[in-house]
Amino acid sequence: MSVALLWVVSPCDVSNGTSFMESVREGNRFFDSSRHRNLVSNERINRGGGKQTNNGRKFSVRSAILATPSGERTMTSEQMVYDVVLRQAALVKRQLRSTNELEVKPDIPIPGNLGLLSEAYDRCGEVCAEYAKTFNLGTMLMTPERRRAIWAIYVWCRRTDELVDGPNASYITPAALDRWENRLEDVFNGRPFDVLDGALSDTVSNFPVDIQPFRDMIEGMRMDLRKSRYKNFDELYLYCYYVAGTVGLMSVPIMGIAPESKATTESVYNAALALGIANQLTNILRDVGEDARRGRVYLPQDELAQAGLSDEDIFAGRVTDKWRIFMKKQIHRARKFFDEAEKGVTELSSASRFPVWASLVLYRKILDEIEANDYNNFTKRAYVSKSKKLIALPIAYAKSLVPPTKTASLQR
Ligand SMILES: CC(C)=CCC/C(C)=C/CC/C(C)=C/CC/C(C)=C/COP(=O)(O)OP(=O)(O)O
Repeated sequence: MSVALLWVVSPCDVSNGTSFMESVREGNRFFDSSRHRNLVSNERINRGGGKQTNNGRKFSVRSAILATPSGERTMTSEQMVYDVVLRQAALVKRQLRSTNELEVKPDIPIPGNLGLLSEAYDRCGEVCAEYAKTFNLGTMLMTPERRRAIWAIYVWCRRTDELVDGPNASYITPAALDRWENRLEDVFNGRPFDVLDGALSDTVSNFPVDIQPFRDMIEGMRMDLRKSRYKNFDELYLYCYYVAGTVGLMSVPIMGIAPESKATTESVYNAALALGIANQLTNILRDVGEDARRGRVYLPQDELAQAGLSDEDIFAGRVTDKWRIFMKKQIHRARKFFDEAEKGVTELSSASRFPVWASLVLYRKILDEIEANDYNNFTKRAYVSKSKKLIALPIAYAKSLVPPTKTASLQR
């Protein structure tokens, strides 16, 4: 399964290679579009330098929602993740409500020049245009600043995903992910490593974006390296948060909440988180067969057992009544998360609503297609046809015209 976003990015060197500043001197080599696809050298990442860690492991920065030092977990994954949501919301509350005039943090010194920065954003835009077509089309309605920022974030997510899901994924190690995380810290500290990082550095200096969801996404990649089974939904939920819920949390500060919205900031973040979870659950249900062929089962083991199913049934790919019943329950759960997400889209700033509605409506339809395939997600890939997409887009546009709630009804 692709863990988050299937964007393919231009080459980047995550090791001690060329820095942003050096790339400036070298005349933009990162923008060579002929080297567009799959050129992230994970091998170099594995061998590269990066900041030194204790025996290759870094203890200083870890997910804020992992276990306590004693290793005990007293909360469910959902409670822990919601804690992140609350902290995010508290952090940015004031800035988000400022209407068109986004409060901009003081400029941090980014190496390079403005022309290069603009090229960096253009490059991010090209990647989005190529690999996230519908969403990218929707972002055209956003202000140029917001659009560029969304591009920069999605390109970072794509590059992160590429580390464990790309052609060189078999070379990736936890130490390489540690180096990628060090590099992330540098991006947030205004020390970008290459031009694409430069775009993200600029974005996080202009919008109230917190680093935690980015760190958590890397944590999701670590989880994917060490785990191929999920005991229960609680474990699966945490994984979905790491690899997709985080994208929702990263996006809200850019998309902005409508100034006239009476919804609480937390509730909008909660909806964004729910959309990431819903998308990931849908992705998982669509890709059951594909994942099984890679020896992976992203389904709650206890629920499989309750349904009288085991990994063997999945590897055999038999569509039985037991499987249909199990799938109905999983689809129902994914739809609940979409329902939760829908409550929040209307609260986003007006120009941000369409791309979100469009992607939500289209992704949600994959669940209908799994049903239409009689739950055969082993050998049939559920997809939404072009004609169905064309019908869905005006619906998404109409939904995006609905104004935010005028009452404080959207509370968790
Ligand atoms: C709802 C509110 C208030 C805000 C919206 C906040 C956003 C943008 C949430 C979306 C989060 C998101 C895009 C998560 C990624 C989820 C995911 C599983 C993407 C799948 O990406 P690919 O792997 O490229 O999919 P395909 O395999 O279908 O191409």
